[in-house]
Amino acid sequence: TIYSDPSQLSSKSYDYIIIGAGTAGNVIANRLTENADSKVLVIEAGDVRDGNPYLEVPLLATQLSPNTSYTWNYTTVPQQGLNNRQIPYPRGRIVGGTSSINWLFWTRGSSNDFDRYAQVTGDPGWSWFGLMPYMYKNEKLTPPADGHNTTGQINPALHGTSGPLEISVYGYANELDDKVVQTTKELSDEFPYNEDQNSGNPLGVGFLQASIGGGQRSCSASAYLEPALSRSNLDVLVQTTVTKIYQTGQTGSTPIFRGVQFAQSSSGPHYALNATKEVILSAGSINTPQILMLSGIGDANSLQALGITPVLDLPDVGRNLSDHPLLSNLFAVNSNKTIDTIFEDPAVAGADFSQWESNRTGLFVDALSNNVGWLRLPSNASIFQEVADPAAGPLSPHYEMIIIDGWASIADPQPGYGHWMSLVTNLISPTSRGSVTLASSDPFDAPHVDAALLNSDFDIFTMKEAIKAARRFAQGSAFKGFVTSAYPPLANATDDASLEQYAREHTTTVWHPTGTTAMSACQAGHGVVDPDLNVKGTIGLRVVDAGIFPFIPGAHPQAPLYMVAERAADLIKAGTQLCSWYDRPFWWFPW
Ligand SMILES: Cc1cc2nc3c(=O)[nH]c(=O)nc-3n(C[C@H](O)[C@H](O)[C@H](O)COP(=O)(O)OP(=O)(O)OC[C@H]3O[C@@H](n4cnc5c(N)ncnc54)[C@H](O)[C@@H]3O)c2cc1C
Repeated sequence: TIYSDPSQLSSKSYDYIIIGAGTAGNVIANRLTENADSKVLVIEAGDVRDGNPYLEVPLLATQLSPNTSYTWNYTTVPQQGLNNRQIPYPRGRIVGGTSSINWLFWTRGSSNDFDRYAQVTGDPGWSWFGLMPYMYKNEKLTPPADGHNTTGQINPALHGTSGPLEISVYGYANELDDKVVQTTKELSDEFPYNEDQNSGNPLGVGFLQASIGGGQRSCSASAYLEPALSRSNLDVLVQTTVTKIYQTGQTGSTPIFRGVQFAQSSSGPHYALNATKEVILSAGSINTPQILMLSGIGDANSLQALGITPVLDLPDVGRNLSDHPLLSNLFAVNSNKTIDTIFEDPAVAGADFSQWESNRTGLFVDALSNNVGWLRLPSNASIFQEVADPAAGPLSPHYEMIIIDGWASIADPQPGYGHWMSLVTNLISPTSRGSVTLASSDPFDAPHVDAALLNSDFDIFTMKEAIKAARRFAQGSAFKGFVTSAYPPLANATDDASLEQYAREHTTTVWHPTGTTAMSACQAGHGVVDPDLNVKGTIGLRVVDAGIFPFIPGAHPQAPLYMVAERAADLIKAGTQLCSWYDRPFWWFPW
């Protein structure tokens, strides 16, 4: 049942309280309520999905943020690496969380990414092999909206067919598809074709998979939460903000945190409920550390300075934020078929939208792009003389190139004329680390977000190399006569200094903050959660959201997060406490 008034909740006693009906939170809510004996409450600051078609139409995803009623409208602190520009930093604030407003890219990352998680946590369950059952459990591979033959564009054997989350390849062919494939043949050393980038080896150029089924968005609301709402053991409280977690007891010297405080406004009544089993924080990589710090869990000195009484000194809360900087490289093209048509001509947009409404076909059925490349610097790149390779391994990319049949830029508005191709380069293995910190002790104040975009030598070096690679790609013979010129800021970036200036002036982000509540090994002196995702040094409190990745996945993070959440649900159901073994005295006995 959905409630929007805390005083109306059907029960005062829940086994589990989940904070945030977002991407990960809804997976946990669905899986825990499969057991009819588990009573679950989900508390969500945003509202239910209101039927606005923008929430369903894949191509319109870019219109859902920033600065809409569906998002937390944050802005970064001035970004040193971007000439001190401040960048909009939206997160989903709606049932489904960021999965309800994101751009639908479905990319798992490389097996090396996950094997590194297993290595740093000491838990083989986080390896590629360990998570494989959950990849299948989560996915439902569906035919594309136009029903075309997908042979050679995706390998069905690598995908689930009966999970909740629908995925597919493009459902509307565009003029770039053939040119891209031709370029992978012509420039195969640098841009080899990859039939399925979700095999564990994403490297090369291939057809994008997206969280789309039947021509519309599939998200954690449609796939996981809404289908479970008929269960009598699931309550969802919307329009309600969790303001803090509080201690409800202790076992030995370990505090138990099963209390949750919440309110609908800073001046309105505050409510409190205790979970009988666990509280699960799934408020996302910005708000989960915010809630922990508001609760006195974080760096004790910083909390004290804000007048918050420290309850548990856990300095890494909010630190280690990793994100993927994004740069749109724009080229004028000789075409009248790009998606620019719909943004320039309302009549065309109207006709395409009607087609989508009537039978879920046409231009509106796809995410922005049909083709994506995941690429590495050459192993003899000069930067490796100064910096160890930050990628998780030889299968993990350093940068991504998203190929778009039209103008797609966050930094530069569409000029209102012409037809364009965007080669969007994203830095995938950044070494910069940012943070989330509290602005004040008021839970309704936005936290400070430092995304640390292009803040290191490696990051700027790699972004410059990615731009050069995009230029080489656009010079493939398939684009002769099609690409007419580069947009001036790119065209004018001719030497190293002007390339750097161009990157710093035009880079923004693809909004993949991770790592702010990082997972680490049981006995590690750093990190925020243990390999079972319990907040270190507590009982009754876990985190399941994008904050737990100790290193940013070499991918758009939703697919990795769904796998993590599916496994986390099993850990919670089983009550697994791997680290408690370390606390047993005999573990240390030198036998
Ligand atoms: C514009 C944009 C486009 C993106 N595109 C892609 C993409 O194409 N592919 C991809 O893989 N990734 C994409 N991402 C990233 C990806 O969607 C996120 O990493 C992922 O969805 C995060 O999931 P989460 O569970 O950590 O948090 P969320 O899904 O954000 O869930 C957190 C939930 O908690 C709620 N909440 C927060 N604070 C409180 C509180 N105090 N009380 C109650 N509720 C609270 C929020 O309202 C939200 O519903 C995109 C992100 C953005 C912003």
